[in-house]
Formats: sequence, structure tokens, C-alpha cells
Amino acid sequence: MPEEGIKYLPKSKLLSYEEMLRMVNILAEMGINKVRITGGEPFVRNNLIDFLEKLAEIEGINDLSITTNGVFTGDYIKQMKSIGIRSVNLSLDTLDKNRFYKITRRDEFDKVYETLFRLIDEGFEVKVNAVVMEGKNIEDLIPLAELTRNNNVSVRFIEEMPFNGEGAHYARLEWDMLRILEELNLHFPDLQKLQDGPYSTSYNYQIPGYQGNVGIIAAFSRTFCGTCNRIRVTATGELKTCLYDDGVLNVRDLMRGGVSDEELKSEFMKAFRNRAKDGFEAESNRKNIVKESMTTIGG
Ligand SMILES: Nc1nc2c(ncn2[C@@H]2O[C@H](COP(=O)(O)OP(=O)(O)OP(=O)(O)O)[C@@H](O)[C@H]2O)c(=O)[nH]1
Ligand SMILES: C[S@@+](CC[C@H](N)C(=O)[O-])C[C@H]1O[C@@H](n2cnc3c(N)ncnc32)[C@H](O)[C@@H]1O
Ligand code: SF4
Repeated sequence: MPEEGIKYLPKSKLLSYEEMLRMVNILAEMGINKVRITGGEPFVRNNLIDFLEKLAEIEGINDLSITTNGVFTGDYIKQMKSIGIRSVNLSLDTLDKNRFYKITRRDEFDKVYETLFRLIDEGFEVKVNAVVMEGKNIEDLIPLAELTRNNNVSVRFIEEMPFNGEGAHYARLEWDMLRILEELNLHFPDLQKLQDGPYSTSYNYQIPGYQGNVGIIAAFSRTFCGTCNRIRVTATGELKTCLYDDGVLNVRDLMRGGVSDEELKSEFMKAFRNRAKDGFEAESNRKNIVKESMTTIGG
């Protein structure tokens, strides 16, 4: 959350659950089989569980996952399980209570940390997302990796992207994937490269003898665009065919303008065909310089 907060939009500007369900139904018919809910923060929206239940019932959607900050998540663990959600990505940049407060401006570390272990105990596939930020959490890299010693968890270190709300645009990233890997190698010289899935966002490694694994997401270096098949839709209905583009069409406006399912499919298809070849091209095609915040994009 940016320090100055964000401007909350009237609910009428947000996609309703009905609109989201219609959209996912159409996309499922087009071949989409995995949906990840990121937010904002998924669990601040009323009746999220009812919505997830309906999403899970859509024919063709065989993987429904969530990325969450873990603050309210603990209240819904049983319900998520009964809906059939198998994987939860939990954002946790530090294991130090004071640094957690500095980074998030919220005193919620204990709650999030407890939720992490409850999710693991309940058998979810848990990935910890930690954005690596110079001056903020570098001392946490090794302790976070150590979480994988006795826990079946994947800890992923994410390169910081320029979406911090202030038009940040760095020519060089202090902590890119190679430096993160170097730091890990220094402490764990036997780090073993794992075979990554075909559409994996992370390069994954195992510390020998440890239960879990560590990963690096080159979100800024963008070295995995070649296998990227993700699309994103923001809360206001902007379709992004790349995290770095500034929206290629607005699904909400089309729906509210009375578009038919077939017309919507053809709009989607056009957008997919015109997709930039990678994140660099998408960024250079932007009409606006990067001023967005991850809070509104959703990650
Ligand atoms: N550049 C880029 N970064 C991504 C992409 N997907 C995820 N990331 C980065 O990784 C962060 C965490 O993503 P998650 O919400 O956990 O989703 P994910 O890693 O794609 O999901 P799974 O692989 O299904 O676990 C995002 O906030 C981004 O910083 C992508 O397609 N491109
Ligand atoms: C924006 S959050 C939205 C979902 C949910 N509210 C949460 O906190 O997990 C999704 C992911 O984006 C990551 N993220 C936030 N800012 C980022 C940045 N500047 N660069 C890369 N990833 C970032 C977070 O760590 C989180 O894992
Ligand atoms: S094409 Fe865009 S969204 Fe996909 S991996 Fe590259 S930067 Fe990320």
C-alpha cells in the first residue's frame, strides 16, 4: 500500500462478481484452465467465498489459486479447502516483526506468520512471495530460505518491479536474479537447480536435505516471457496481456455496453493475437509512464 494510501473507487466502477463469472465462463470456453485471484487483497471483498465456490464450478477451470497478504486469510482456511483450492501464495517480505511493520505499515506480522503454518499444516501447496528490496529486507533472504528446511513450502524471491505508485523507473535493479542467486549460493553452495514446470514464473532450486524449495522470479529482468501465457484483468475490468502493459481493452465497459458472449470472445482473441512479444515491448508500447501501483494491478 503506498504511504499516502490509495483512492478507493465507487463500487459501481468495479467488476461485479456476476461480471467476473461471466468473463471466466467465456474464457474457460476459449481454453483458459487456471484462475488466480490476487486483488487488491482478495479477502477484503465481501462474500469472497461464495464467489470462489461459483468460480470453482465453472467447467474447464481446474486450478483455482489465491495470492494473499495473509491478514484475514486465516478465517477462511477450512472453506478454501472445501471449495477445492489447493494452492495459496502468501506475501511475506520479512521474518522480522519490526521490518514487517516498516514495509507494510501494519502490525500484522504474528497473524500472517501463524497463517503461513496453518496453511502448510492443512496441506495447501504454499508459496511464500518475498520481494527483494535493497535497504528493506536483504537480511531476510537467508532466514526466509531457511523456512524450507523443515517445511514443505516454496519460498520465492521476487525482483522488485517498477510498480510502486510513483513512476519509479530504474535503469538498474540492485537485486536482480543473478545477485539473489549469488547470495543464496554463498550460504548454500550445494544449491541444486530443479526442473521447472513449462509455464513456471520462478527458477527453482533445492537446498540438499531441505523439505521445501526456493525460487527466483525475474519479474524485472523478464527472462521468462517466452513461455508466458498469462492474462490479467484488473478490478476495474482492464485486460492486460502483459503485466507491463497499461491495459488493452476494458471488459467492464464492453459488458455494460451490451456486448454478446461471441463478440466478447472475438475481442479477447484480437487482444491475444496483438499481444506484445515480451514485457519490454509491452512496456515501450505504454501510453502512460509506469505510475501504477501493484496495489491496483494485483501482481
Ligand atoms: N514480469 C512478470 N512477473 C510476474 C508474472 N507472474 C508473476 N510475476 C511476479 O511474481 C509475483 C507473484 O505472483 P503470484 O501472484 O504469486 O503468481 P505466480 O507466481 O504467477 O503463480 P504460480 O506460478 O501459479 O504460483 C507477481 O506479483 C509478480 O511480481 C509475469 O507473468 N510476469
Ligand atoms: C500486489 S499483491 C496482491 C495480492 C495480495 N494483496 C498480496 O499482498 O499478496 C501480489 C504480489 O505482488 C507482489 N508485489 C508487490 N509489489 C511488487 C513489486 N514492486 N515488484 C514485484 N512484486 C511486487 C507482492 O509481493 C505479492 O506477492
Ligand atoms: S510477457 Fe509480460 S506478463 Fe508475461 S512474463 Fe513477460 S513481462 Fe511477465
